[in-house]
Amino acid sequence: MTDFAAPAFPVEGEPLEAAHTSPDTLTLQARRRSTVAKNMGEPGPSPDQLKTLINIGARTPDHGKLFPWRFIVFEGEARAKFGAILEKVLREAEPGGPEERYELERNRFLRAPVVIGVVSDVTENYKIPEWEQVLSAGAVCMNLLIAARAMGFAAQWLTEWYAYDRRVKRALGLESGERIAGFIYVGTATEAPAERKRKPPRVERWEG
Ligand SMILES: Cc1cc2nc3c(=O)[nH]c(=O)nc-3n(C[C@H](O)[C@H](O)[C@H](O)COP(=O)(O)O)c2cc1C
Repeated sequence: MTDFAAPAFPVEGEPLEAAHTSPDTLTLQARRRSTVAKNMGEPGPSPDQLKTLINIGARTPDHGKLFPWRFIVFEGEARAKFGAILEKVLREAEPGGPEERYELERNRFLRAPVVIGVVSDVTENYKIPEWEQVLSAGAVCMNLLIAARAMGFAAQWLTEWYAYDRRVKRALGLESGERIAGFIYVGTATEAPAERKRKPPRVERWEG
């Protein structure tokens, strides 16, 4: 998308509409699918688009105005640098190959032009339950998926093994109370997805 016009973000206190009728948004949500990272290529979001994506992610509801999340952007050469860390960690943890396995790690973040790490940053022992803070970080990820799609990009929410590896977390500068909520891969689909199996929603009516 070359003719990107960033939406107008409101300033604090600005009166806002309570609803925004957008059949297009409903269609987007009804038909949205993840595109697997291996089916992504260039282009990715421009600097303006990336800024808008993150600003939309940062407008996610959170209880207590804690903003219990932060973002780590991986693009360009930094993706390969991160891959080198993953490879090193894996070589140490599982020495002796096979080489293809290490190569996979080296190239992990090269699958998409941009990866946005969403870090859940929980304030422990505080009046806002930790559970709610974690949920908010998950909602940030979902907001990013939708916004990326609305900008014309394919996206996927992944954690994979490295979201949980303490050496990788240390290399990323995660502190105590911080966890990876997701790595949001964003790019252009090289292959369109098809609808997947879905179970009907489990719904009951509470009748007392
Ligand atoms: C928190 C979270 C972590 C995920 N991590 C992975 C992962 O590590 N590997 C994977 O193949 N899919 C992972 N997924 C699933 C995909 O992102 C995607 O949701 C799924 O493939 C189909 O989703 P769709 O309904 O958006 O198409 C994860 C999903 C969530 C919500």
